[in-house]
Amino acid sequence: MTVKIGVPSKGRLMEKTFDWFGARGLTMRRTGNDREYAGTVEGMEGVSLVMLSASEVPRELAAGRIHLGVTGTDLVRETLAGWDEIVEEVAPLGFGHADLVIAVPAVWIDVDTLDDLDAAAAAFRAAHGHRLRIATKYHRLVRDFLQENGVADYALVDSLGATEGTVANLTAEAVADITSSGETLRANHLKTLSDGLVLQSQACLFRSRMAPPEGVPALLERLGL
Ligand SMILES: Nc1ncnc2c1ncn2[C@@H]1O[C@H](COP(=O)(O)OP(=O)(O)OP(=O)(O)O)[C@@H](O)[C@H]1O
Ligand SMILES: O=P(O)(O)OC[C@H]1O[C@H](OP(=O)(O)OP(=O)(O)O)[C@H](O)[C@@H]1O
Repeated sequence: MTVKIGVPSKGRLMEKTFDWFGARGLTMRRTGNDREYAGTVEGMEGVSLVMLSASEVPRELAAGRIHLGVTGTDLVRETLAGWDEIVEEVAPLGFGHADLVIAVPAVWIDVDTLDDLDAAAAAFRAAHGHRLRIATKYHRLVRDFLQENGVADYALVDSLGATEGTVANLTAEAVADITSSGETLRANHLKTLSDGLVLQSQACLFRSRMAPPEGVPALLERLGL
């Protein structure tokens, strides 16, 4: 039986994923021309590569269409309710580090904590007649985090990209997004709340609990896991 490994097909995680497997004796390569999302694995029989967008890996693991997959912990926890019953986090890979944070306009000098945000949200609603809007693509993680921390008077607005721009564009008052260097937040005149860290993410190797396990233990052993 073939063990299928889903790996990011491009972008920031692909090359580092290839390097990580390569260092453990499994050589992964894209095949075909630059734009073709196909790849091969050398170094072990019965292993095949499935090239996917990082954000599609959680769904493919959940469907059992891939046995193993590389993606960010943020994408697994956001996409899969009850994620740890669906997948097992086999190993953190040491790259793709990013923090999911809540950020507000830097000019809000009296808003530095979640408590301050809660107060600002109540005042905002009283003044404007609608809830303070937080733009994000991480709805599940942000909703759970704000609930745990007692912030209630807000509305999430969906943002699929360029989230930090929504405040200047007047489509949101605050954002919840991934940051690594902090450059994008700074450039958009936003600041992170001091207790606004929702999740620290990195790329991990996940195993599907929904796919038949044959072949997977031998491969994990081969990878030294
Ligand atoms: N600076 C960063 N910005 C965004 N994501 C980052 C950053 N650093 C690491 N990551 C992680 O990379 C993963 C997303 O990777 P990427 O953007 O390549 O995937 P994607 O959104 O599925 O891309 P696409 O759909 O364009 O293929 C997430 O797990 C995220 O946490
Ligand atoms: O802290 P920094 O190092 O500045 O990185 C963070 C930025 O990078 C990501 O955007 P990406 O390039 O994936 O584009 P996106 O807006 O489409 O998500 C993320 O959404 C932030 O906007």
